[in-house]
Amino acid sequence: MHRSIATVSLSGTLRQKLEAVADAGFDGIELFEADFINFKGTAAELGRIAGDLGLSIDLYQPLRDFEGMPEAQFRRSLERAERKFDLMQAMGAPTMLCCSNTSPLSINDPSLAAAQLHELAERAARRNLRVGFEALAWGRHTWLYGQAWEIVKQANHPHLGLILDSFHTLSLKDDPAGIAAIPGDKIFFLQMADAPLLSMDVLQWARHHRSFPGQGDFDVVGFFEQVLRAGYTGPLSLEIFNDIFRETPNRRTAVDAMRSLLYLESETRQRLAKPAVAQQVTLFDPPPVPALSGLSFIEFAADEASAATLATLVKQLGFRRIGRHRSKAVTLYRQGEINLIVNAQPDSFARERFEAHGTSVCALGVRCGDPLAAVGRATAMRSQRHDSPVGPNELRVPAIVAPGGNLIHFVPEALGANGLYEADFILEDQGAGANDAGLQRIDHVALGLALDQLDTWVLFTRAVLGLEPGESLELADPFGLIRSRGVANAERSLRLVLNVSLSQRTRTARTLSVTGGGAVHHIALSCSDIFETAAKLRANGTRFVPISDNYYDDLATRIDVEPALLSRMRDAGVLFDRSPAGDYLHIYTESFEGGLFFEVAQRVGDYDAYGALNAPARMASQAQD
Ligand SMILES: O=C(O)c1ccc(O)c(O)c1
Ligand SMILES: [Mg+2]
Repeated sequence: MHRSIATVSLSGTLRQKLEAVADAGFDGIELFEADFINFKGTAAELGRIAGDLGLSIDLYQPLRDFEGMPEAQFRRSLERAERKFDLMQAMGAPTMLCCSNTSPLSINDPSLAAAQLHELAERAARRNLRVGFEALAWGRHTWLYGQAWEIVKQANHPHLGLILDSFHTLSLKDDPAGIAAIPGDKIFFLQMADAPLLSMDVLQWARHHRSFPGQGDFDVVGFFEQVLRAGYTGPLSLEIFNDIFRETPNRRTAVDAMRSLLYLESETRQRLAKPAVAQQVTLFDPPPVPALSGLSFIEFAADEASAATLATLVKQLGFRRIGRHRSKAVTLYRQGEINLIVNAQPDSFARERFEAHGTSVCALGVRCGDPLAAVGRATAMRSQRHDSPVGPNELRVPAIVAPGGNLIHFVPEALGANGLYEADFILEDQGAGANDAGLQRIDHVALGLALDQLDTWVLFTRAVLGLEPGESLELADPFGLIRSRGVANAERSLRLVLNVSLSQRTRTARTLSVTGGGAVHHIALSCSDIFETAAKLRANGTRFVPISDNYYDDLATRIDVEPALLSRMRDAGVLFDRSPAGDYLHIYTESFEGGLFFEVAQRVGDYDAYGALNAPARMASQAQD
């Protein structure tokens, strides 16, 4: 497909935007008029700059408040359109977007709208240009694609067609199924946008909260499917009005944008394969999402001093040192199936991360049936592969760079529990240590993200790792709000929690300002009896965040917990959540350097969330310390 993006979707000057989207592999742009009006240069110069970058200018937009106007306004608008046609010819843009009228002067008469659009198309035809008519969700008399299509049909001019924008259709919950019946060659342009489900004024929603396909809640795949069923073969473009993207570095936005189109194409391709549709366009076909089965290891970046602090901490958490690396200052700790690696090797990737972010998680190891296929999927979806230097007799497990710069290693399932570690480490006694507290697996890893990293992570985890996002929740810290969203694979063996602070003053925000964002904020480890495990951890010297008595009084009023269980939880400081599927019991350790802390969790039944509603109890307690 010819992949395009509206200039309004990115930050920067027009030239910077063009360079970023060209480098991300786009074929063309939609030129948003304001970007041109403020551009220092002529239309012809802009056309040359775009051409030199390998970009076509696919659309000039928008012409507003045009159709269905009283004669005097209509004549003036035609003149305005002629001046814009001059520009389009000079820059080489073939199509103009005319969006449905929002003016109180406009007349509710589809025949008048059709006649005036016919005249506009006739003017465009004289210059061999085309006009596309788009229904804005807040248009005064035309707000549905079906209404716009009736007008285009009635106007009946070869240089007038329809422009579709998924936002307008999906935000109004209009059914896109009717699109398939529109002749594909009468659809002149396709704009795709996703968005989170919000209940707010549709214009505000459209102008501030759109996101790339795969970042929001709309069925963008179902929409694109209908457009392809219509036989559309034109550009696939992104038109994203988003306040955060307006300030996010545009190189990152451009890569996210490209990833979102590749994801949209590949998902839609699969949808079309079911009742097979003769494909008139080539849709991106990456390797399938990898089958992932949980986290094998978490690697910390440290120096000598913080490696010693970490050693004490993880021993208190019941871990035993079971190996030293064959050639590097790297130590392996284990408990149950959990491997923690502390990497204090100078001149290494880990040391670079330590220098930049302090003691922090620098890599995750994900178990995977076919690591090379997983890396193939990731690079197809525009993630970078990372190859670290390997010493003699060491294994190289393929890795990719996650947003923010940490690594994700794909650990071959076939290596079993010890294969990877036997190759790289001199293993010592592997039995459970005397301080073993019954921690079994890595339940989830929670990341603290800067506000502009959340959408990037949602798309990365979906498109690259095949994870599904859960509910988006807002949680109160004493100093501001946190937005939290879990992402997990279908089997729920791999879970991440994405947290962003909506305020500058929360604990998460302060951690971010130390670590630069995108850092692991806590690590949740699972056990089968939280009371036994917590008692053991306390005996080992682990300190937990204390929970107010008021929490338990309230809990008893909210949930019908057995009194004996309630009093055990109160005594142990264990938090509780119940869903119809099961229960979640959890407790948080005090944090150490850089703000990182651990959570101990016990899932009962098929509980599928993260106890997020208890996070305010933790955050308030941490604040009162
Ligand atoms: O918000 C707007 O004005 C606007 C303009 C052009 C579009 O294509 C659109 O979807 C919205
Ligand atoms: Mg649009």
